[in-house]
Amino acid sequence: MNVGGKGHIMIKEAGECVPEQGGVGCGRSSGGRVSFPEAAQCLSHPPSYTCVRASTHLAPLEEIQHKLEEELKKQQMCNSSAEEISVQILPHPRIPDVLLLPVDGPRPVKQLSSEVVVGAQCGSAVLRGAHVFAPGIVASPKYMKAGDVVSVFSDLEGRCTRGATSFEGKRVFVGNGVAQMDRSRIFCTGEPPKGIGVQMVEPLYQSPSFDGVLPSLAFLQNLPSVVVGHVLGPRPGERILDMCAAPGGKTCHIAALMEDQGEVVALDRIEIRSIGFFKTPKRPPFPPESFDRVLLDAPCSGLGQRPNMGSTWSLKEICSYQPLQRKLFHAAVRLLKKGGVLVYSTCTVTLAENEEQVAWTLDTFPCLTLQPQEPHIGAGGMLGAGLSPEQLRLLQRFSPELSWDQTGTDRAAPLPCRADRDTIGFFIAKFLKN
Ligand SMILES: C[S@@+](CC[C@H](N)C(=O)[O-])C[C@H]1O[C@@H](n2cnc3c(N)ncnc32)[C@H](O)[C@@H]1O
Repeated sequence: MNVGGKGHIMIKEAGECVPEQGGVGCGRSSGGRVSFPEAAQCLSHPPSYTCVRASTHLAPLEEIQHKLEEELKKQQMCNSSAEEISVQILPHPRIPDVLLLPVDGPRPVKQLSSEVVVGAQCGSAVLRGAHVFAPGIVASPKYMKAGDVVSVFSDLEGRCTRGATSFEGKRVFVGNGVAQMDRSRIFCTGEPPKGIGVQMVEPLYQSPSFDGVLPSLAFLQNLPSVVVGHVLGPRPGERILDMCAAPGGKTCHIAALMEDQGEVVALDRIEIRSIGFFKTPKRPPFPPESFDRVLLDAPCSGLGQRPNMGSTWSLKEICSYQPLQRKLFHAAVRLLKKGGVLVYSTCTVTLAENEEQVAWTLDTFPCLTLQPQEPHIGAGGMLGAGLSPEQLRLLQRFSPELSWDQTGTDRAAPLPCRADRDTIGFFIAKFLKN
């Protein structure tokens, strides 16, 4: 899919990518051609592993790996009658603070007659290992009681009426679970419900739940998002601006990489709840050239998110991001010191929000030049925005659809080999201000 900059979406064969640089050498295909249905199918599945960022500034990776194994074994022992419990956790071969855990699925799970319907966002979280939190539930059986075993469905188009007792619209089965509260507590108290509504016991995709597991040592984060922190390369003592920071995953990573020395100014349009301790008394406007590094993890159409089982967004909404991103670029460049680094990233797949933005930026701000990225584990940029092959090679695009294997054979490849290609769709560009 190629969303062009002139306000139109073209659904066509995905663009060709410049071959990857410095991958792990596991035979990644690049420059392949993928049809739109194939790309959509790939994005509708979750990645085949869970990525955890470890707080290696607080403890060595091996120690965190070991603690995580112990915690997850305890969790499994509570949920399973099996005698042999094994938890596989592998360090990423090139990224020093990343642990990878395989996801088992899709598994053959039998659907039940009692059905709970959840919103699409909640359904996607369940496919990535979460339980169903009560606010995500939109429909449940009329007489559902805590302890009932139910099948959970994701309402793909957001059409189910809240409080309904059944739903026949477009929906996808995500697994079976046990209701943790009566229907009346979810819909009839007048207060928004809190806590786990359905504990998943037979999810379609089995991966450990990280709810409350090693909260200061292990963070769920998509692999390309961890790469962003390293590409930005913050150093202790520097002053960093994270312009679009909520909910705060990358801000926390930046602070960890700085060993909590220096200053991270985290801003967002909305409140940043998870990182209150980085709140700074200093508020915008900031004087020009006041930051050593700026991260612009931009608001975007988010079409690279996985699993993404269908977007209800209009073309107008998707096209609204390019102008907003450009406004944010103006502010970023103004606030960056000379000699400073600007990293731009999105979790979308469109040319308009990625390579076209880079071409526009290089034209608009002659003081910026593209820089090599470290680590560079994705592919290069996509053709079509007028960038040269050298420029495309400096970009980093994660395109899971290019190596999507319908048959699932690829899931049998060793995890560290497939981890770099079985990611969400993502894009990173790094600039230096001269
Ligand atoms: C991709 S998300 C950021 C994710 C975040 N960096 C992280 O890693 O947790 C984009 C963010 O941009 C914010 N946003 C949207 N418009 C904005 C604006 N005009 N100024 C600042 N932030 C904005 C959204 O609220 C959203 O939190």
